[in-house]
Amino acid sequence: MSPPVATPDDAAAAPGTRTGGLPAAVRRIMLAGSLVVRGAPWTALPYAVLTLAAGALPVVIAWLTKLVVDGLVAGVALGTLLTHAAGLALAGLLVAVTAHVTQYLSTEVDRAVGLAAQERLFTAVDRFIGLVRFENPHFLDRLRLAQQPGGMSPYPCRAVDGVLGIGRTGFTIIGFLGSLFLLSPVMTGLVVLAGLPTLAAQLALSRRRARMIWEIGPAERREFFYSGLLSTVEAAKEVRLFGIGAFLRDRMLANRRVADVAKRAMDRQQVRVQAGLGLLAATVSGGGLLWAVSSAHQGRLAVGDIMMFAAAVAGVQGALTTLAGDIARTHQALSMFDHYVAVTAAGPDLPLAAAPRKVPPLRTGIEVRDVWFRYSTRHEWALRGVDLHIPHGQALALVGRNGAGKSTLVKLLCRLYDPTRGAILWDGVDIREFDVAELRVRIGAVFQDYMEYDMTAAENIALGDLESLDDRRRIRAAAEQAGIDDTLSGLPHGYDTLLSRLFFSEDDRQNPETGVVLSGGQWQRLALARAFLRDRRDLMILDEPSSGMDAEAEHRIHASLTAHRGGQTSLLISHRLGAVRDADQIVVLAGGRVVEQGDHRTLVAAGGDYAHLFALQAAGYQPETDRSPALTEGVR
Ligand SMILES: Nc1ncnc2c1ncn2[C@@H]1O[C@H](COP(=O)(O)OP(=O)(O)OP(=O)(O)O)[C@@H](O)[C@H]1O
Repeated sequence: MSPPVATPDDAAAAPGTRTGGLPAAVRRIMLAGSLVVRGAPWTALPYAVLTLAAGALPVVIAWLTKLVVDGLVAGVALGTLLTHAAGLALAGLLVAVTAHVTQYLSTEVDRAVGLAAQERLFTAVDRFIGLVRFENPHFLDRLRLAQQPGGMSPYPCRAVDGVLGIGRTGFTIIGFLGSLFLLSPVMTGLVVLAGLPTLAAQLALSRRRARMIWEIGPAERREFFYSGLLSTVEAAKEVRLFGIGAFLRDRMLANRRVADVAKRAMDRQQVRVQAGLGLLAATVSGGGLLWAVSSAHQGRLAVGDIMMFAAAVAGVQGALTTLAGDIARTHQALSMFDHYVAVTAAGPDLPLAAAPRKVPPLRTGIEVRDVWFRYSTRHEWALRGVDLHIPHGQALALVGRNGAGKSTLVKLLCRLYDPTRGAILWDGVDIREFDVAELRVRIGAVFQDYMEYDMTAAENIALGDLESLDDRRRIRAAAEQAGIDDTLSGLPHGYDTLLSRLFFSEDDRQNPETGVVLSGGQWQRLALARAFLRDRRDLMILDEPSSGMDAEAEHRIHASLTAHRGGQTSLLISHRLGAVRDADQIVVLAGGRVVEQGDHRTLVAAGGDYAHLFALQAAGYQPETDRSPALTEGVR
């Protein structure tokens, strides 16, 4: 029916473990090149041309210097001397100018490509329809590495830069080697031989560094997690109350140390290798110089030849080191680019129907048929053969103890996961056959862990249906239904008031009336308003919609829900059983199974789990003397 679904670990191979060799590297370079050209069509080409041309300049300068020196020694005409000197000055000017222009062009290319690369990356992330990938630590590591670190050149640019660097340095090497060959073929061979270990060693180092960066990923993720706890307002209360700041800081630093140890070992190995390579280069160039001076003394070389020789040996050695660095940089950039490619090219996380069916308005109801689900093979079953029918136009309530599987079932209904076994049918059609975006348009939901957006009050509601972003009437109607209209109208800038103080401009900083923080219950009503905005919804899911509200607000919300239900299909989850007693059907889940089902009266009469929990809660609202001893025992 559809392309194979990627497993959660599909994108988790460590860099350096990939096979494919040179052809794969060439393919990735082509991909990086095409991203760069598409991202910065007007600047990429001049940048590439200037970068490559800059490689020939050191050779031109060395030749012109030799010509000037030889001319002086041989006493050639002043006009010729001045022509060579002018050429030398011009070459010097070009070196200075191209350096600045390429620097500017490089930054321009980085900016344009960085923007395009981020857009591509997050468009790809948005294509994952489920939650599986976001719960996979390997994938999260990849995503973190695939993002452009602030202020750094984007990975496609770094890969292309590396290749251009190789080209530029290649020009320099060929020019100098050619010049050196004219003076001493033996010395040319020696310089090349001395350069090869440098190349090999730098490549090995770069491969190790890429692997090390991957291996310290989990430690860096944990460090980031602990630093987040120490610096976010959400955690600040508990951190202070429980006095766990130092504990969390120690854990953060311990993870930093783990990463530092790996980095230090890598740096030390690099220093050792590079010192050895430096010694080799110095020996070759020192020996060569002795040979050149003694040859000049015997009249076999001119003075200009010695200068050319010294420039060529130093130039080739320097360029070989640069080349090794360029190759290493390219290799490293390609390893990092792998993460980017893995995320942007990752297959669907849930199977997509090859020819998705239209989602019709709900007519008969939703059936959960023998649904089994576990979050992964390493987890226990969260749902164990759940059978449920939510008839069209009815309100079904789902109750049960913590961990019974209620929220899991909600996530399956929204197709954030697929059942491991069994199916969910919408008017008899498996929801996997629908276009998921279309299905979700037909569902309104308030999750237990709803979001609080640092945006204006109107935007916070309009996110429920972006078409209403400029439709204040609809936004207010949804807010009224959620009982939050008065509060929002009374804010300093009404519905245009920014919620939370996290995003404020300099002007706002001076104005204490902007950037309002709402209470928990008010945020929850805002989340409800967001769900109410979806007026095309056929199924309304409310997972603990009133848990943070005061008693009066909760009563009003449920009265409003009942009044607006008007034949709408809804699924309500609540631990406050008083809130669900009016539901047409109440389903009790326990251990991932349906254990009881019926309306309130039937379930109370049955005297099972529901009746027990209901009696416990009811006892809490009765005077001390009215409580039955059995119940108060149970409460204790
Ligand atoms: N993302 C997840 N990954 C792995 N296991 C999970 C995940 N979410 C929930 N679980 C597990 O699935 C089981 C059911 O959890 P679920 O959240 O559906 O329960 P619930 O009935 O909604 O509980 P509560 O009343 O506390 O909200 C629990 O054992 C829980 O630990």
